[in-house]
Amino acid sequence: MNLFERLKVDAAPQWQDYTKHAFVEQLGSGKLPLECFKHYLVQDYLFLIQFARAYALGIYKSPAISDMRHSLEGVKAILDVELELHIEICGRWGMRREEIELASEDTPTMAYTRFVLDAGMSGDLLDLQAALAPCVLGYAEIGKRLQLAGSDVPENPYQRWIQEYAGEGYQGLADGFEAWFDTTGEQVLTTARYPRVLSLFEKACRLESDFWQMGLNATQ
Ligand SMILES: Cc1ncc(C[n+]2csc(CCO)c2C)c(N)n1
Repeated sequence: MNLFERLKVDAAPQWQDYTKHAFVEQLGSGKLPLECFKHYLVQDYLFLIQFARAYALGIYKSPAISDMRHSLEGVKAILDVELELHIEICGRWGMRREEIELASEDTPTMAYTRFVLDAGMSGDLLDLQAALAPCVLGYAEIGKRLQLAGSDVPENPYQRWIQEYAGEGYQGLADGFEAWFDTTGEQVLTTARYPRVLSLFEKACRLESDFWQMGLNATQ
């Protein structure tokens, strides 16, 4: 079992709540109300801006050049791919870039992003990776699962989103992160330290669930 697999077993309830959240299930069946998705997407755009900073902090916290390159890949994936995907999807529903950038962060967006940045600032690279792992690896798992289940959902309006995370490009990035996380663990993880790493991972899963819930709450 690698470090990610071990954390998933030890944080099983939080992992399940996050990856099988009602928002995710409705996204997969195509039944998610559009206003929920739109709200999520705008907040996710703001979230990603902070996440690019967290990956940039990963460069700063990297002990080796190879670690720096992994963090750099994360920064690039966000700035060149993910943010543009959001603009493209928002554009289909008539929302413009300026409008999205002017939106203000909801509390769950602030809570999650500042938690990750703080984990990285107050800790080392492994702490930062533990706080980032649910985000990077959870979306890969969700994308793959929804894609497989989606063959029986014709014309899902959220297919573009699912396809992005199920696609080879993103799956490859996630595999790279998982291996990198494991390597850092081999270098610095001790038995005494494990509970703190697990706690960071669990908290990030909870904050991911809160993020989905913020999307669902947009109908009320
Ligand atoms: C709330 C939330 N959690 C996770 C992701 C997924 N994600 C975050 S950064 C990144 C790119 C490089 O790792 C990806 C795929 C998201 N978009 N929004």
